[in-house]
Amino acid sequence: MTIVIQERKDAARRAAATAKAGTLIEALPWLDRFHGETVVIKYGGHAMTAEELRAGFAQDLVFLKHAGLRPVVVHGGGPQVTGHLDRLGIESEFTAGLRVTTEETIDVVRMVLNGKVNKDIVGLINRYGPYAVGLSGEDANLFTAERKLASVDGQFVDIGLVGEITSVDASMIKALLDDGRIPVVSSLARGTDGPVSTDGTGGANTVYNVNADTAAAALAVALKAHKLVVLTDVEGLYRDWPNSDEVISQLDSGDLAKLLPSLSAGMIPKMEACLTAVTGGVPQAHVLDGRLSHAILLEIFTDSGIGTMVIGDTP
Ligand SMILES: Nc1ncnc2c1ncn2[C@@H]1O[C@H](COP(=O)(O)OP(=O)(O)O)[C@@H](O)[C@H]1O
Ligand SMILES: CC(=O)N[C@@H](CCC(=O)OP(=O)(O)O)C(=O)O
Repeated sequence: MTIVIQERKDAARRAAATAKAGTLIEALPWLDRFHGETVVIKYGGHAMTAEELRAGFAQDLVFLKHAGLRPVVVHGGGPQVTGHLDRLGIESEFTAGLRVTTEETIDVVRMVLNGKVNKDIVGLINRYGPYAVGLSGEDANLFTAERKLASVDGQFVDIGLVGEITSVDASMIKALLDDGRIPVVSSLARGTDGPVSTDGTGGANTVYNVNADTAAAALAVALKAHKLVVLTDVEGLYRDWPNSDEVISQLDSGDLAKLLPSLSAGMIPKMEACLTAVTGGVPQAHVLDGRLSHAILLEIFTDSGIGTMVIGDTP
């Protein structure tokens, strides 16, 4: 037999150990509450930068899976697409927070999101267990879209191959979840329009670039998820951005609908996504700071939560 001897713990170390147990106990009602529930997590390009945070994100997802939740990732990668376009000497242009997408741009968007960002996230999660399966929103007709026009000062503006999701076939995602996998989905969609070859043997439909916040909301509604969690690079929705850093911690869909016209840039699709989710039956939508280590666990398993939470209309 081997006898293992440990030094006697001092009071501070005993207190730290008790605090750790306290954190686990605080999670207990939430573990019970969310067991079996689907959570759709939007992982934004700006939240993907620091390696340590990326590892924390992957650990959080595997933790959720082991805790009995059904996590699904929908990822962006806008900054990564912009970086690649820059290297190719192609300028990026955004209208109302959406990338103006030409025939040339869509190829780069597909290459970067499906080929690089998706596989990087899959690899990251699978360091902690063989769970992540990467998909394009084009696969198995997950997202079908039509051309979206951007609204600028009450006018509709053509922004190219940007898609508005018209239907979601989530059967493959459900099958993967039932099999204990973590689906990782890019925000591309197949159109029902586009060229079909004259001999009837082939021809692909148009592929659309969909904002990843929008795609995540559509999937959360289709899966009847319990939560949509949007990870980004700010603490939440600032009341008076960029003049103040006062974060709105909770608002209902009515308040949000009134606020939407005053929002700018990247926050527009994010808050529209939260509104789509809660009006579509998802009980809670959150915008969280992906720069905060283990932000997902802190939101789901602690009493106070973090970031901005949007709920359905309150009387
Ligand atoms: N009211 C607001 N509150 C917080 N951020 C805002 C607000 N309005 C605009 N923003 C901007 O939106 C950005 C987040 O959107 P985006 O850059 O598209 O992020 P992501 O890549 O995570 O999708 C923030 O970094 C901030 O610059
Ligand atoms: C139409 C549109 O704007 N599509 C986005 C898709 C990626 C995305 O949404 O990435 P983030 O979540 O990191 O911003 C784009 O091309 O940048």
